[in-house]
Amino acid sequence: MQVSGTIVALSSGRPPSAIAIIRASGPASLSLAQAFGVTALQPRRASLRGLVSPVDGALIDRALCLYFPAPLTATGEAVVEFHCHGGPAVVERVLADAVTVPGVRMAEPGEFTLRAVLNGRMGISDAEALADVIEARTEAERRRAVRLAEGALSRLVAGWRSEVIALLADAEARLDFADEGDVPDDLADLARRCAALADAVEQVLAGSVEADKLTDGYHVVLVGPPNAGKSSLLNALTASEAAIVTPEAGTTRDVVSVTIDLGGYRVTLSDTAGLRDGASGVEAIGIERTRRWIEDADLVIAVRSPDTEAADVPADLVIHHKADISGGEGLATSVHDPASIGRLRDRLAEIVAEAMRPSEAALVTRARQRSALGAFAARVRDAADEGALELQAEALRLACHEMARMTGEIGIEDVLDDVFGRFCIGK
Ligand SMILES: Nc1nc2c(ncn2[C@@H]2O[C@H](COP(=O)(O)OP(=O)(O)OP(=O)(O)O)[C@@H](O)[C@H]2O)c(=O)[nH]1
Ligand SMILES: [K+]
Ligand SMILES: [Mg+2]
Repeated sequence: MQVSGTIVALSSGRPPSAIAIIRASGPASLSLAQAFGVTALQPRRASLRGLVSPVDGALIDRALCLYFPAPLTATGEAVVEFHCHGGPAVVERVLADAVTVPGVRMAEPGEFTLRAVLNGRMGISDAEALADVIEARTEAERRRAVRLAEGALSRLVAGWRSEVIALLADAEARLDFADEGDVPDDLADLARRCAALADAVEQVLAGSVEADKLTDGYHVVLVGPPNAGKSSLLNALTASEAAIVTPEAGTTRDVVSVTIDLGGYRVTLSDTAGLRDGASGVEAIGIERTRRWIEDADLVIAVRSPDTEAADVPADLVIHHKADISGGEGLATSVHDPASIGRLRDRLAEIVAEAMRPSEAALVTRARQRSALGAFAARVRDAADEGALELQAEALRLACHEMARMTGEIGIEDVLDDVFGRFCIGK
């Protein structure tokens, strides 16, 4: 992506909508506004103005117009916003006319955010977190994305970054100015601080092993003998007609999955082929497949019913289904009793919330971050374990290199700033 010129795009949702926000960013933003007859905008003040076409002079719409001068804006560049009426014709006309203004073109996807990152208004992790906020499908994903977008990870990483720079500066100073009297020479202290830093990073990484679980979702599998009512239960729980129900045993031959939002979490419920001995052909293949799904499931629910033999399968939860025929103890359900289905759904929601909480708390959610921080922690751990100062310094240099993958380049100035900030070398 070539990041130059002034870009313009529709920044709000797809029209028609009540209001459409058309946003421009770049040096020509103010002249873009002027081209639409919008002049004398006060910085950060909304003004209601007519938008006049720069192409044929027609009045396109009346819009709330805002101007944000560089550099303290979302992108770090001059930004102009038109809040117009959200009809498709208005939006299309404004955008089509805007790109006729010299130096203005349509934005590429993500280009506003890319500019924010390049202009130091946002870190890469923040940009990723922002993408997550926009893409969040469930309430739990949204909560985590917002927390990350608020900088929960960035703040930690910023702290680790300054600490590793301080450690490297320390090590370099000891190497370069070994005979100066005012440089402390406690090697064990350096190793202790390296170990503490490695511990801190490793701890956060350990808490993030489950991070993908939230997006992947929680997997529940319904198993039981043929005709126990597994398919009926799947349909009732998901308020769908996903699975075929008949009085004939062995109706379900393959796995049928439905994904729902349960208490703000993504949950996939799977109905499987009934388990019984002596099955052959397609049914046997279906049963083999059921056994594999059981192994991968987060929760296995055994469905029992008064008119079928209980299947011999290890389950996390047993349900006594068809309670209208004969009431069972424990979790009893019946498709003829909606309240019983509601109770099962509530119980599931509790189990899922409990299991998913750690993944919601995870701070490191991207493979890129995990690999960079993992390599960083390993280098810092090397530095802690090295006996010789030269090797400690080298390990810390490599750690800085890994950190740069998270935060952008660490230059010699960063290290020198730290050296000169804390020692009175060069007196
Ligand atoms: N009385 C009563 N019958 C039910 C209930 N749930 C399901 N059934 C009936 O039980 C029979 C089997 O239901 P299914 O949902 O197809 O059972 P299944 O476990 O999926 O069966 P297979 O796919 O063949 O293994 C059907 O005739 C359903 O109408 C219930 O709560 N009460
Ligand atoms: K059946
Ligand atoms: Mg079935």
